[in-house]
Amino acid sequence: MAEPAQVPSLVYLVTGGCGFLGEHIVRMLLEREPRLRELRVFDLHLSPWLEELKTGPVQVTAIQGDVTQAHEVAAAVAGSHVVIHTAGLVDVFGKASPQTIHRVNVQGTQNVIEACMQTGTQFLIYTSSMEVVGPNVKGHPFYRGNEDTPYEAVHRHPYPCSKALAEQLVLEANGRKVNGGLPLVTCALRPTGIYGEGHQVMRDFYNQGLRFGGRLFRAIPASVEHGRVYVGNVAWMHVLVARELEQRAALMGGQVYFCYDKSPYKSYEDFNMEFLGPCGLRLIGTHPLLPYWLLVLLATLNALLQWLLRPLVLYTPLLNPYTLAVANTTFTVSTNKAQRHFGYKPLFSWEESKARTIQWVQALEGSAW
Ligand SMILES: NC(=O)c1ccc[n+]([C@@H]2O[C@H](COP(=O)([O-])OP(=O)(O)OC[C@H]3O[C@@H](n4cnc5c(N)ncnc54)[C@H](O)[C@@H]3O)[C@@H](O)[C@H]2O)c1
Ligand SMILES: CC(C)[C@@H](O)CC[C@@H](C)[C@H]1CC[C@H]2[C@@H]3[C@H](O)C=C4C[C@@H](O)CC[C@]4(C)[C@H]3CC[C@]12C
Repeated sequence: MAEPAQVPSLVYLVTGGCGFLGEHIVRMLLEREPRLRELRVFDLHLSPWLEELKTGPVQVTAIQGDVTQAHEVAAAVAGSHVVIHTAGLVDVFGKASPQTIHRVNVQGTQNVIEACMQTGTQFLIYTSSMEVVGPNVKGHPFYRGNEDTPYEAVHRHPYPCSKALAEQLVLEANGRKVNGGLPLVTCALRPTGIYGEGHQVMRDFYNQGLRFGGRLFRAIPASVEHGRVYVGNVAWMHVLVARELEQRAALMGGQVYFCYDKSPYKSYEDFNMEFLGPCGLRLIGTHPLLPYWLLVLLATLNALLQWLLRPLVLYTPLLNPYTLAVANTTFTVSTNKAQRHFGYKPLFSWEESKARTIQWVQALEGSAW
């Protein structure tokens, strides 16, 4: 990658750039990467807001494409200095088949790696996930762990399996020669549960609460801690890694980094109420209203219904055996590896992250505000 030049000279590619996280990465790059000459936004579904970004000094190139199509990926990668690969199927609700999840998340990632090798792009940042680690199928808690904490990562669900395989492909590709003979430098970022403006699951919870007269019903004990991270800080970490990866290739190449900030450790439901409460919703119950065995039964019935209805309609409720197990297992990280390796500090405080998310919920259609 060219030396930091006075004149903007770099070309970045963001796959999945129209998604929840991708949009924040795209906007953060335009705001905070002065070396950018061109920003390519590659996505299966291009968003209308891209048009408003084309009026700035950086050339924003919207590319409608599919990461499962190697030739489309290669065309988008060719000539780029950095690829941020965040495209993926984030599906734990049974919307896509296991085969499709694998094709997009694993084969799609392989296509990105091969495109970098073929076209000579040296720097690849992959958006991985906490789920590469856990929670595992045995429900073992991961309490304030870090990148080196021993943990038995055992997965059966297609989504975490696909993220683990894709991350492994990316890390193993580090150091391979790209076209032109220089080494490929890769690293993987592992966000925990991301929240913030544009988070679809948060929107689903809000709408569910509105349907029940402003009430949500506690299903998970408050003692089950979940690590969450604000989308703006995840985007910032991607921008920083992309900036530092060349200078610190020996240290950062082939590494994984959890994405973290000062968001408090709370149960998934209590954490959501930090935003939904100020927007008029109430979480009913200081303890789960139903016994766990009944929740397991309901989740299993949901899975059975999904299977039975699939020929007719896609039934994808929030509660299924996998989401219940994940929600009910403590998973929190406590690390400073990103700060030690490339000087990361959260760009947004907890207070700012909370205020921005509340403002977004309040602006949602049908908001109680
Ligand atoms: N949301 C979270 O809590 C979270 C946490 C950890 C990691 N992640 C990871 O972050 C990344 C982005 O997640 P998100 O929450 O923004 O999801 P998202 O669904 O909002 O964004 C994914 C984007 O990828 C695009 N995409 C999907 N299939 C594609 C294909 N075949 N070709 C090209 N583009 C395709 C989608 O159109 C979408 O714009 C994913 O890799 C996900 O695994 C998300
Ligand atoms: C219906 C109740 C049991 C309710 O509490 C279920 C919540 C459930 C939908 C979420 C609980 C934990 C979430 C996951 C977690 O935040 C991390 C994830 C990793 C990321 O890569 C993708 C999203 C997710 C799997 C996230 C999905 C929603 C939950 C399962």
